[in-house]
Amino acid sequence: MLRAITGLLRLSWRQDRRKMAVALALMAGNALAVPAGAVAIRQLTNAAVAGDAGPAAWSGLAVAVAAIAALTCAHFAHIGYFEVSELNVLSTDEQLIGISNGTPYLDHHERPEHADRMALAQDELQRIGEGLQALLTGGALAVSLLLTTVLLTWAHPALLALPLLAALPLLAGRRAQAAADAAREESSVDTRQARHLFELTTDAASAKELRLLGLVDHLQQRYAGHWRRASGRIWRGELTAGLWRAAGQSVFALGYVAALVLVVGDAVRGRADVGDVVLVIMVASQLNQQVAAAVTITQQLLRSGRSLRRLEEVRALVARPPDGAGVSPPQRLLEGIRLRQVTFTYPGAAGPALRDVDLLLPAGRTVAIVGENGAGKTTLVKLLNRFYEPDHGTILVDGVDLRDLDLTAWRARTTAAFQDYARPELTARLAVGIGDLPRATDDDAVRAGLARAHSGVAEQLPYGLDTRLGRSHADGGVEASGGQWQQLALGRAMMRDAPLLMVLDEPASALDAEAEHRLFERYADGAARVAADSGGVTVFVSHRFSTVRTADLIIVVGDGGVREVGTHDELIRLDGSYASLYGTQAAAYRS
Ligand SMILES: Nc1ncnc2c1ncn2[C@@H]1O[C@H](COP(=O)(O)OP(=O)(O)OP(=O)(O)O)[C@@H](O)[C@H]1O
Repeated sequence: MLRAITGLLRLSWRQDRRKMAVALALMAGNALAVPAGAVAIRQLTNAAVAGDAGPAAWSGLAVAVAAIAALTCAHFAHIGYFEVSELNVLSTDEQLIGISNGTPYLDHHERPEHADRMALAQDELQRIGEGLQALLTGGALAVSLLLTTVLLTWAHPALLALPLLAALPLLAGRRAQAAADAAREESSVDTRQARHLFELTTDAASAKELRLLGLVDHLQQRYAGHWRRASGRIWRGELTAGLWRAAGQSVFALGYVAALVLVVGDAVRGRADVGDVVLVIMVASQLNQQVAAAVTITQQLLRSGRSLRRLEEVRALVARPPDGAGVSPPQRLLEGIRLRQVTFTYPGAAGPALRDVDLLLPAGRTVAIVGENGAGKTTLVKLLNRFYEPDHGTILVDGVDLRDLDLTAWRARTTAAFQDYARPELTARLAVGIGDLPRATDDDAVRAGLARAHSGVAEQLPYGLDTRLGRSHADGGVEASGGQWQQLALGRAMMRDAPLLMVLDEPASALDAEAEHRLFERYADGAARVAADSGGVTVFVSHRFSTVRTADLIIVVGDGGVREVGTHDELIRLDGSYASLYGTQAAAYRS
């Protein structure tokens, strides 16, 4: 709790000190106004009972001032801290983006339990905005509670017990929150599955397949099943939480009744006046409301504190690369990229995805990687891009260990188009241009990138490079087709001049076979020119053998290892798995 308070205060203070100081002062005014109003009402009652018009009028005025202060201070404070709250959301969102992208690795996205934590952090950080309001209202409440305690003790010393009883609903509230949180954590797997099924069944990309395969009812049932299980667990957690809260409030309610009996008894025996009875009725009932508000506010504060902790959890699980030697990548590749005894296991996986891989990707060559689904092709290119580190073995770039290369400099000399390419909803110009950020708005560079990708997409789009892509634009953008998005991704990959490594991981899966073939033929010419300048290696993954056969070197991956390496002609002569896969596909085209 203390960490939540200090964390939030530090965060908010950093955003805007002046607004925070004003909000704190106004909330202090609000905190004083409430008990001051109760004292003024006591005076007013006694003056009215005694028939003293003058003091009664002054007390009445004091009551009015206190009531106005109680209402307006909180209102104006809200205007002050509202903007700070919004800035808090912005700042924590920015921190999460920074954390998520502050690692060169991918396992916080791909490892299910880490992905869960990321999703929880994303969800919960949305609520950080309520934290500051809870903190300031809670602070004002604490001051009010203290003054209320003083007033009650002054009316009758035994009434000191009443605020102490107020601690019980707070303790019960903590137990309640713990029960609700545990239920939410337990249901996170079902919630994740349900969310995925919801996206799948409402996503435009899957709509066609779902209809054709008649999957909608089946998926809906699965969705409902996961949702029922998740909400059942959450409901049971909320029920336990509700019982804890009710128990805490009931104990306090009994104390409240006892306090009234005590002070009314004193008044009957002449030991207290009417004003005291009115004062106790007022402040004790305020205490009741204050305790109820304190319970809610404590929960909000705990939630906000937990959101901040989530940020730290995510920060802790995002892996940092060990400090490398920071060697600059070579200007020009002479030998190429060599994998020596490389073994790699995905975090949490039962066995290695690649085992003892020995390979040379020669400088200036195009290398095709083929193999069945799940053979390890994408894993290989992820290792080349250093999205993961091998468990054993080394990857050498012209003899220098990839781990010793300056990662930013290495990334600046690589480029890639992946099968799950990004779809940035920008203008077509920027969607391509960000492949080389300094030239992102340079139309000549963008058109050259698209030309290298053999793409006429700019001519197909209604406003050419100015076309706004996707649906997130105010004036309604243009939804590009799957193939168009892929061509834009390819154009983006072709923006960088003289890369040392270009990875094309099934970059043409949405193109027809003819278009893919033309793309690679044309690309091969360009690659040869680039290779002459930089000695860059082009690695492409494809299931289309008409494309694969054009590569200078073909690597057949299977069972987590390299099965065959050679040119098309060599591998056909070898008559191994490549020849058999090639033969099957060629026969399918002939038939
Ligand atoms: N993030 C991951 N976590 C755990 N295992 C993974 C992960 N990604 C891939 N794998 C596993 O590693 C193996 C190799 O996967 P990879 O994606 O490299 O195959 P691929 O040859 O590219 O397949 P495809 O042709 O289907 O794209 C598979 O068994 C796959 O299930």
